Amino acid sequence: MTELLRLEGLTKAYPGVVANSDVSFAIGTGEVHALLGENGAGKSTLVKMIYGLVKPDTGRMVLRGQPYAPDRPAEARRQGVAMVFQHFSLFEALDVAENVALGMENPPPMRELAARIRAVSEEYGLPLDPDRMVGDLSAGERQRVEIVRCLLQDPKLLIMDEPTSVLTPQEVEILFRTLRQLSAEGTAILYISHKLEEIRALCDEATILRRGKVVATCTPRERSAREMAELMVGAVLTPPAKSAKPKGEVALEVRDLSAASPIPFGTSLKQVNFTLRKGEVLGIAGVAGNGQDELLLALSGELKSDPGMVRIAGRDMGATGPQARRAAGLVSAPEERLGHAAAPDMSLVENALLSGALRKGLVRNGFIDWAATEDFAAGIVKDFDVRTPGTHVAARALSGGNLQKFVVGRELSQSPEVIVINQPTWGVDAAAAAAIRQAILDRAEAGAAVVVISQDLDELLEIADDFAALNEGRLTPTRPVEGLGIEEIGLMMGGAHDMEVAHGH
Ligand SMILES: Nc1ncnc2c1ncn2[C@@H]1O[C@H](COP(=O)(O)OP(=O)(O)OP(=O)(O)O)[C@@H](O)[C@H]1O
Repeated sequence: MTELLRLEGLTKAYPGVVANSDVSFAIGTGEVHALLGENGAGKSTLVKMIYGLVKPDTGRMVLRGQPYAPDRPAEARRQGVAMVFQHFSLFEALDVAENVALGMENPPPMRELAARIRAVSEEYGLPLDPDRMVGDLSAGERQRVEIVRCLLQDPKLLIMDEPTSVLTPQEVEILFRTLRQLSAEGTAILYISHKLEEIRALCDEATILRRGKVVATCTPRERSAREMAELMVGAVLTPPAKSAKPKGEVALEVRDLSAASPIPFGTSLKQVNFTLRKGEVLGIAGVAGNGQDELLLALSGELKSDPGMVRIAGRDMGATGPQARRAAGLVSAPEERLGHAAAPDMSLVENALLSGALRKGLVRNGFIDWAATEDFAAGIVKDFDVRTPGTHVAARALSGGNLQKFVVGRELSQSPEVIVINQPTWGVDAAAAAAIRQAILDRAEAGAAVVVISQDLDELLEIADDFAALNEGRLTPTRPVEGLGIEEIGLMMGGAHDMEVAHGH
């Protein structure tokens, strides 16, 4: 394989942390190369240097035999390097073609662009209609908009940052076929993911980072997921253990919960029913955008419902707001960590105060007890292994996975009676994900009732006692996880989005 890109001794330091230290490796033409590492290992920083968003302190890059030092993404794109981000930068009120045009330097006339989008989406098996509003698209379809935008520039290297975290299993299949096709045509792919089984299925080579340094390289097909996880963390992992304790009295009762979505292009909840006992974990699956965010808001009290719809420990809390529900023992962690779960510009201490004030008694007689708040924040950082230079850094300076550990840890550390959590291990590495799942199970063991909303089916099957699926705002009846087959799960989730597979016709 001829070499496409070579990195030589790339180093990038931030105050208090060396994000990349002397990183060297090469990517061949058409190679699918995985970049692996724990949260905060430096993966995002590295790809940002390749994409011209971050300038290395030292080191150099060579692209097709020539020195390569992009000073901005437009320059990287000009030289054939494209990137699909974890968070999409799309405008919901514009259609697909208009969104694609916005990302192009010299967009052709709309009619021609629409035709090119159709051609590329057909050629690469990515079903996408250029005339549809982005606001009406599923997460998977939005991702296709970004990918098609990249493909229109005919990239030689395509960087993908955790592309499958928003996808259904069927959408992952579609994406992988596209990536394999691109690779066969000579486009190299640099692929960041925490999902090791996917990496084994897709990638030719892997480079593993730990605390900013390359610690290993391997051929993923020749390694087990467990071996790769252990290379990442440098330790042996233990899977979470579920207890078989009998469940207690009813802790959360949801009756005919209906509520209009407060989110533009959101999904309203329609007559959701379930009952949850102390110590029980209910796993809620579903394709993204089927009411998951709304359910979390309606349970946390941020989205008001009617009296009688939500009972916590037998008390009707249906019409109460978040503070009253928190006082009654319900804590929640939404999916979106920056902005919703955490205020980006505030420090970890301040963010700890925002959610912990009430249940941890951090405000007394109208005064904030800063010493106690600091202890609370420091305790979360320690117990949940949050990698950060300190508790006074702003939330936005943490890597995605470390902020996730902080947000989840903050909620679980408030002696909750009821926990509602959306995508608890989103963007979190294998070791930390196992630790978070274990922490959830420990709280259940201590008597908390837990609602886990997740798109990760393996996660739900691992920790939940009962299972239900959201489908256009409706919840299926709950079923015990034990004895539940994958086909049944598919049927429960089914019908939400018509996943047409465009390949092979
Ligand atoms: N703009 C920044 N300012 C300060 N520190 C930063 C900045 N960007 C990254 N860091 C730090 O650099 C280190 C590497 O972060 P990076 O985001 O590259 O990790 P990552 O491997 O992508 O993690 P994750 O899997 O959690 O997304 C972390 O310790 C992070 O806190």
